[in-house]
Amino acid sequence: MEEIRVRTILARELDELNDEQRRAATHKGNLVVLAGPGSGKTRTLVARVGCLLETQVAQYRGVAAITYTKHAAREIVDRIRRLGMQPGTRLASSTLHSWCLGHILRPYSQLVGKQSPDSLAIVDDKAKAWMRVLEMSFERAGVMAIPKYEKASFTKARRRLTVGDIGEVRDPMFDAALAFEEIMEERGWIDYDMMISRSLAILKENSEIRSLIASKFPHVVVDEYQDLGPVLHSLVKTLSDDSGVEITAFGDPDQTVMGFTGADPKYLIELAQVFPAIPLKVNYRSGSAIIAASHAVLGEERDHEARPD
Ligand SMILES: Nc1ncnc2c1ncn2[C@@H]1O[C@H](COP(=O)(O)OP(=O)(O)OP(=O)(O)O)[C@@H](O)[C@H]1O
Repeated sequence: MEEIRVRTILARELDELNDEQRRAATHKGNLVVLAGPGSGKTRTLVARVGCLLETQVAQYRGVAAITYTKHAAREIVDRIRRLGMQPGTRLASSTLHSWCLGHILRPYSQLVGKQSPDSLAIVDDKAKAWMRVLEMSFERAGVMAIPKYEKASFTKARRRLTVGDIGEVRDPMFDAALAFEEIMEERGWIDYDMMISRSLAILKENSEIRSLIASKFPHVVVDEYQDLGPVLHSLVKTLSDDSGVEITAFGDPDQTVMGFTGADPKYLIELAQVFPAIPLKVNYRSGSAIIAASHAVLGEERDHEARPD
């Protein structure tokens, strides 16, 4: 393997990784890391972010690490510090909403003639006001269903509409989604899904903004890719195909927990077909009996290996 020069603590960490983890951490360019539970995914992701910052991304440019939860975002920063690194603003570790808000919507909304999110009210989908808008949009679109029971199917349809995945028969939920956005706009409100869909629209429509984002963050690392759904996938493809941003996606196609809102392992699998993919096979949490049982549940063999006892 080509020798890479990194600071001592990171070099020691790389030495302790197994061969696949080390290959994933030091790989140059786009990459998919297929990592099951207990495979040292977070450890490998942090080592990769460290190597990117030290060896692949230029000094005044950064890495965006997009995670599923705020807790995971903080964990990455903590672990990077434990590797002796102080990346400051060169590492933007955050959830997808917060990355979109901080790096796309706040700096660029006004530039494209949209209201800045600071002047809009953020309405959480758990708020009564949000549910009221959903009820009004069902009425406006003539959807014959009880809104509070249809939140997941509404969200799924809304995300499909955002990426233009509308299929052959027009789903009435798409009309509800359009009505929903209209009402939110009339009231000067924004919710979390709108933060991402608006960011995607800004990136798709503005090559200069795309280039600016690409020069700040020439590498984007996404954790739990299988759970982040079609809009994230479209955002990643826009940055990668149209602006040359390099992508690392970590995920496990067997682990989608958010399918009811549009998450689908097919996006990760699609990426693994176009980018080099490295599976992390060793499971450090389970012995061979548990691995055999999980294969039985999945109904097919995977190449997971038990930890060396
Ligand atoms: N190369 C390795 N050698 C020994 N132990 C390891 C190695 N890689 C990871 N581990 C151990 O495996 C456990 C899981 O690691 P980590 O938290 O990074 O993984 P994870 O795959 O993100 O976990 P999960 O998804 O199950 O929460 C930790 O206890 C970690 O120390």
